[in-house]
Amino acid sequence: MTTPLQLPVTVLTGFLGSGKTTLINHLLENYPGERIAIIENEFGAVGVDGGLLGQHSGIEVIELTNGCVCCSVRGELTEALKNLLEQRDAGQLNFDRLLLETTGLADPAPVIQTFFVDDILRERLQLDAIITLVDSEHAQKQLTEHRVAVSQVGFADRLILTKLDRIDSDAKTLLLERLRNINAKALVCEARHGKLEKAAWIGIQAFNMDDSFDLNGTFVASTAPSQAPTNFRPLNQTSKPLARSWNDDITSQVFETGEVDIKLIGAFMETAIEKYGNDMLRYKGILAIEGEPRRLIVQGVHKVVGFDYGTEWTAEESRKTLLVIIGRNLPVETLRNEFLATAVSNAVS
Ligand SMILES: Nc1nc2c(ncn2[C@@H]2O[C@H](COP(=O)(O)OP(=O)(O)OP(=O)(O)O)[C@@H](O)[C@H]2O)c(=O)[nH]1
Repeated sequence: MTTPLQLPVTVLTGFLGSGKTTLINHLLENYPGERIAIIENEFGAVGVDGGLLGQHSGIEVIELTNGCVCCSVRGELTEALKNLLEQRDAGQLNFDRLLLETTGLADPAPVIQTFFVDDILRERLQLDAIITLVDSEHAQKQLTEHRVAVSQVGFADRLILTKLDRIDSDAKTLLLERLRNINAKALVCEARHGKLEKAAWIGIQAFNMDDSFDLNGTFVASTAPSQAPTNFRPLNQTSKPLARSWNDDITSQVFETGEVDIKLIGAFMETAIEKYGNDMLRYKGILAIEGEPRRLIVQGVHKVVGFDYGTEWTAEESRKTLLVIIGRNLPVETLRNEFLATAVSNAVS
């Protein structure tokens, strides 16, 4: 949970030209009440139209221009974040959330780690979500040619498809299939020239320990259904089989069983994270622990992991354990067998 002292941070990523700036501009135009600090990392370019920003008194824009935020300016990012917090504490700046737009060439991993590694930042900031924009027109090519584009999709809590006006429905179906193969956990929504409700990507609390797993095996929006934007949908399987012509090194694995033993599942998670954490981009599980009325929720990024108890299982629910791991070249069958060995009841029907 975000404590009163913690500020939420949204990391916005997506390959070059995927529409990040367009989306931010739409946010600023349509939600003028937002008090938001934007950190831009644009290889020296001014990403957001200065004239437009000038009209929004609640906006602070900090530009990191000495290179890519994921490598050379990582220290600069930490400093910029601390500076912002100091200025806010001193009453010089007034904002209640942060938005970090990474350059289209950035791998999100080191950026995300910044928020967990530094003690002050960990205490004062709460990562809200990683939002990845996908340029529907060019994504297939970018995913094939640029490893970083696959990584950006793999880390995402939300995928926002842009430029859908540029492709037909068959191409969209194929793209959704490929995205699902990489990241079955992320919800997908669509932005038309940046138009998207704020609730679809701001304040979604993806790093909170909630139980936003659909027990039918798909992920659902963490927002309550009544508040959820209408264009949310999980990446469902398409009805007809599609010829896969890609070979992405990052894929999603879904492991499922019935009740598990607390010690065995704990040891399994610990070993898996220790051995393969560097290749586990994101993972999330809802665990049904034998003898425990509540769900145990686990989620993490690489070797940063959190466990917490969620809501109780109701009498009507079947106690299922579900774990999704998005990773790079993982020994899937070994992990699956080790996971299944933690079960005390048979796999769910
Ligand atoms: N056809 C179409 N064009 C779009 C859409 N969304 C954004 N664009 C255009 O795509 C181009 C790139 O958009 P930007 O918002 O600058 O993309 P970016 O991700 O900030 O780009 P970089 O900063 O270079 O990584 C611009 O010309 C936008 O007008 C869309 O939904 N449809």
